[in-house]
Amino acid sequence: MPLEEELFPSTPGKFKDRNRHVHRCFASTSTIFLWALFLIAITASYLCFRSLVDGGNQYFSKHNWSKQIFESAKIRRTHGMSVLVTGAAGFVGSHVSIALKKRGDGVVGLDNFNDYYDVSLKKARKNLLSENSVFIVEGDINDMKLLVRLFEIAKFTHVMHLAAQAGVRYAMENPNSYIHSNIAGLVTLLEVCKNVPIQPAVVWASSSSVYGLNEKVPFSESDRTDQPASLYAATKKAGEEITHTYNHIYGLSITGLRFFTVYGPWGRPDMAYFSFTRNILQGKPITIYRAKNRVDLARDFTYIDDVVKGCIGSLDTSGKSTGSGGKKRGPAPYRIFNLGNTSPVTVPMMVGMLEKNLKVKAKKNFVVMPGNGDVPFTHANITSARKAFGYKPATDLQTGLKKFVRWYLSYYGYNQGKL
Ligand SMILES: O=C(O)[C@H]1O[C@H](OP(=O)(O)OP(=O)(O)OC[C@H]2O[C@@H](n3ccc(=O)[nH]c3=O)[C@H](O)[C@@H]2O)[C@H](O)[C@@H](O)[C@@H]1O
Repeated sequence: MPLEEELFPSTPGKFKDRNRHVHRCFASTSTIFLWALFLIAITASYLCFRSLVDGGNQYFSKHNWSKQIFESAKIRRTHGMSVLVTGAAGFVGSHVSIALKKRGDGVVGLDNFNDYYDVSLKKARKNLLSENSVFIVEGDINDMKLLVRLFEIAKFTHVMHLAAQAGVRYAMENPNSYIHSNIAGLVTLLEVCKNVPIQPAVVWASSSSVYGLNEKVPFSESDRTDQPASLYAATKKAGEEITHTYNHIYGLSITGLRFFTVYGPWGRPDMAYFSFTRNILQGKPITIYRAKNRVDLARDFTYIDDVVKGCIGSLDTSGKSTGSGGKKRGPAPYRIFNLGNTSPVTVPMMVGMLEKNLKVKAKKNFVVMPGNGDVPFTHANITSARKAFGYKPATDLQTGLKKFVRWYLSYYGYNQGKL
């Protein structure tokens, strides 16, 4: 075949075929190229869109988070206060937060929602707070950055510090959790409080357990507190000393409250009155500790509403911190108060009251009190708190437990026949 015929075939078909082949070849390369371009463009715009959306969400959620804190901290009454409540999803913290909010104070909660006891109860308290327009930040008192941010958003006038590792006997199981919350966390919080330009007044939860092996009754604030019987008590006592140094060096106004076995609705499931109720209703036995000589243990059980009044009275009379930005400008108040009921009741008597309210007999096992940090009795002298802010407990154990049982049955659905 002549060359030109080979190059330029006479028949259109041949030529056409070859042309089509070349064309098809060209077409498929350009199509692949176009498709690749298209895919790259799609991927790039998707990634761009995602980053915009994510960035936007972060911006909006951060913005919204700050806004919620700002709103929750707003004071809505004359001469009101703006309070950071740590441990706000806890028993005392949730009650105090609601009471402050109801009278028009600004309240922001902080809680790490740890699993020391049923987290769903803490979440339920959080919902209750949310219904009362109190916003809770989920975070730890050891998180200094977070605390600094909270103080930037809201100019807290007071800190009600209730976040802690509670429980006397659990300290033998998990000692470090007490150091983490009750010592390290406390110091982190105080560091932030002393550094801010306008220092807040700090009211915080100590414990009747600091009286330890003290035998002088009733317990007065001036009694010895250098014989703790548990690591829990030792960390609370350490807290009293630590807060004293912050008062002395930096001019922080400090009030420590020694709570005496606080009980009531929305209480702590790890405490005896609560776990006994659960066991009695489930037909399970309860263990009642006794001293060696068969002497019953006794507690100055204090109802939650009385303790809330004590907390608020303390906040109202706390006096101002004097320092600013870490520098002391003058002396500031340092106070410690017992918040008890002044009428101790033995544990078997407390169980009897539960049986009456639950209309179920408990299966009781009496055992000699193991050496687990317990003290035989507590009894508060409340003269100081009465003088300082008119503290006057008004609920006896019988009445208080009745209210607790009513709450328990309703919360756990016993009223609807659910077990
Ligand atoms: O007053 C306080 O400062 C302390 O009060 C309570 O500590 P506690 O008085 O030991 O309260 P529960 O754990 O409810 O015990 C009450 C009584 O019941 C007794 N108990 C406890 C548990 C048990 O299974 N059996 C029993 O007989 C205890 O020995 C004690 O005498 C809280 O748990 C602490 O966080 C708080 O700091």
